[in-house]
Amino acid sequence: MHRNPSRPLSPHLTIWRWGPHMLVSILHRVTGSGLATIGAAALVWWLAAAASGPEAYGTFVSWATSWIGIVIGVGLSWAFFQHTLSGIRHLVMDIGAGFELSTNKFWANMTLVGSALLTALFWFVVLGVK
Ligand code: HEM
Repeated sequence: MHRNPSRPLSPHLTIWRWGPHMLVSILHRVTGSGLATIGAAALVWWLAAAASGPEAYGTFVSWATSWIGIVIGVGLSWAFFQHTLSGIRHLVMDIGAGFELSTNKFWANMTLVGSALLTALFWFVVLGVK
């Protein structure tokens, strides 16, 4: 491909100093894709099992309550909260707010803290921990 050598090159990824905003940006894509694939598959399985009768639903429940089902469930719930919080951050930035470096890093970190807290709260409620 022809390249005009007088034009500046975009800095390579490794040039940028790593920060929470980069992690949250990557996580937004990863969690969005995870919800749209694994999350959608789990939802379809749940609905199909519920529509197919007690035996199929029992199979689903035994998988969902096994350790692997719980690990996937915790992962999906965390992905949902992380994606939602970073999605709200995206929408705020889309109106032109929150670009100042320290503000930007602060809210990136807050999405990570918030998603961990919301996931823990969600599972405390689901498991009925008192
Ligand atoms: C289970 C529900 C959801 C699924 C499956 C989902 C999935 C996705 C996917 C696949 C993307 C594209 C990611 C990429 O390629 O960069 C995306 C982007 C986005 N999502 Fe979600 N999402 C969900 C819920 C939400 C919620 C609740 C919000 C909250 C406000 C949100 C806000 C956004 C925004 C703002 C973008 C665009 C980000 C950008 O400008 O690059 N999403 N979502």
